[in-house]
Amino acid sequence: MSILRIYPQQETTQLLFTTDTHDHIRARLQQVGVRFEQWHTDTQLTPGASQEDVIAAYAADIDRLINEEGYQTVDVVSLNADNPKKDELRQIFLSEHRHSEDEVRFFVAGEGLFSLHIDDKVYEVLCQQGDLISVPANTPHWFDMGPNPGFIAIRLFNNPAGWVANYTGDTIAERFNRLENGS
Ligand SMILES: CSCCC(=O)/C(O)=C/O
Ligand SMILES: [Fe+2]
Ligand code: NI
Repeated sequence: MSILRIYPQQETTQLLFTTDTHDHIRARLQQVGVRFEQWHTDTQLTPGASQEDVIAAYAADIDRLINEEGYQTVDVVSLNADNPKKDELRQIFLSEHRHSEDEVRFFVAGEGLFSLHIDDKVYEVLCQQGDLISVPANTPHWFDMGPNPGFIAIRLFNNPAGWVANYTGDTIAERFNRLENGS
């Protein structure tokens, strides 16, 4: 179940707002320029499906977003708990950073916790299978896949070089929630 929690940027003792209703999450995130949608497919993807098959299964929504926003490249990232580099990969996303382009991620399977530092608040968005989130360029944010990651995500980029993070150096992420998915 997707969840939105909003806190003051200082701490998590005061929960300003929370909802687990897609429509309410979408409406609240839209107020701060973040796109949140649910995508569907009639294709039955098999475990281990190729990147091409995964992208083809969601071609209609991918093409719609490319037409609307002009993204140049699409890829698929898949991470699971038996990845020997899972701790190293987790850390890459766990510090507050920005991208010079939108961060557009669709969860084909599994889940991930995005934390968006917008104005004087932090928006924690637990995205799950079927959720699309698009964070505007230069929005400070971090992402937690948890100690036992399990997700397949389609990523859309403007920059053909793909993923580039500009870390802010702020330790704010240490004050907020993590994705608790195991030991
Ligand atoms: C869900 S894809 C991995 C997360 C990512 O690409 C990113 O930039 C998180 O901030
Ligand atoms: Fe990011
Ligand atoms: Ni949900």
